[in-house]
Amino acid sequence: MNDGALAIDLRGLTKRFGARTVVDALSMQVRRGEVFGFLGPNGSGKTTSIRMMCGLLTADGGEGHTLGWDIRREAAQIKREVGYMTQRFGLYEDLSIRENLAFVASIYGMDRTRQRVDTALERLGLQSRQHQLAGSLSGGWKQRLTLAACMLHEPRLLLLDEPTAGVDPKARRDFWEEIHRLASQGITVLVSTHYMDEAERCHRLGYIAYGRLMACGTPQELVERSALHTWQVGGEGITALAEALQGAPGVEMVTHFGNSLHVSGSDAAALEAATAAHRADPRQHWQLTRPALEDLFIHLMGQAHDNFTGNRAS
Ligand SMILES: Nc1ncnc2c1ncn2[C@@H]1O[C@H](COP(=O)(O)OP(=O)(O)OP(=O)(O)O)[C@@H](O)[C@H]1O
Repeated sequence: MNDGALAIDLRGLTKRFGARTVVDALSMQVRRGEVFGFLGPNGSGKTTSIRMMCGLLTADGGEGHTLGWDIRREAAQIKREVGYMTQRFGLYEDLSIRENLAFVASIYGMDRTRQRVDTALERLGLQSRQHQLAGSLSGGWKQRLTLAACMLHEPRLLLLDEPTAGVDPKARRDFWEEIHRLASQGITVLVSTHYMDEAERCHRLGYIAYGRLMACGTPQELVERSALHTWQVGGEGITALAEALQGAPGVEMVTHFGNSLHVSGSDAAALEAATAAHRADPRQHWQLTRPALEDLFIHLMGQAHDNFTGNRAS
């Protein structure tokens, strides 16, 4: 079972810590050359899954291939071809950008150090800052340096675990331009994120909750496939409206989006009934809209919670 078109192919992957199943029969495929977004609430098992994909952690059940290599038996080959960027910035603040990269290359015993460092500097637009101390860099440049360090061994797959957490919007945007540039050079990228604007930038997405894959597809497919009905409401008094609708039967979510409100539920008739009286209010305008990805993910998280507690009770 080793499809050459797939960079990552997981079948029923499971990981337990003590009595807790943290990754629960996860089956997920990432195609070569795509930018795949890996989403899910805190503690849903993203990092644990990523660590199994790159052979750092052994699965308790199921099977998986990364770049065609078996994740249980061929971890050494995987590590050679995968760049893994963890959530923590692990470079030396009192070394320059160039020195940091040269140091990483030397501790991993890489050949052609100078050439590798030059290529990484050039690839990530770091040449002009190569002599700057890492400690003096902004969060965005530090992330870029960390990515450069992950690229030194010229990986074919990048596993990026929340690479832009805490980075400002401009730097995040630049970082994503970089990700797409790398993808256009044939590098597959799996990236975990909590940011919805970043999810929109991915070719495909996987959403997990409680270790289970809840949805997988392009952002557009996920929205189209969703069973969620959403009203968008603008006008005066929407904060009071939000309070009035919160918890009403048929209303599963009420969310502010700037000056408008999204009111969503999976039962169209119940949602109609719950909102009918409010829709007659002349101060507001209501229209049916497509749910936003955020609406969808919060909805999926609620469903996963119901399954999870339901399973535990049985
Ligand atoms: N080595 C470990 N031993 C015990 N429990 C662990 C271990 N590693 C992770 N966990 C637990 O497994 C669960 C999943 O953690 P994981 O880090 O994979 O989630 P995540 O989706 O990456 O979360 P976040 O978005 O917060 O980074 C958490 O409850 C975590 O506390």
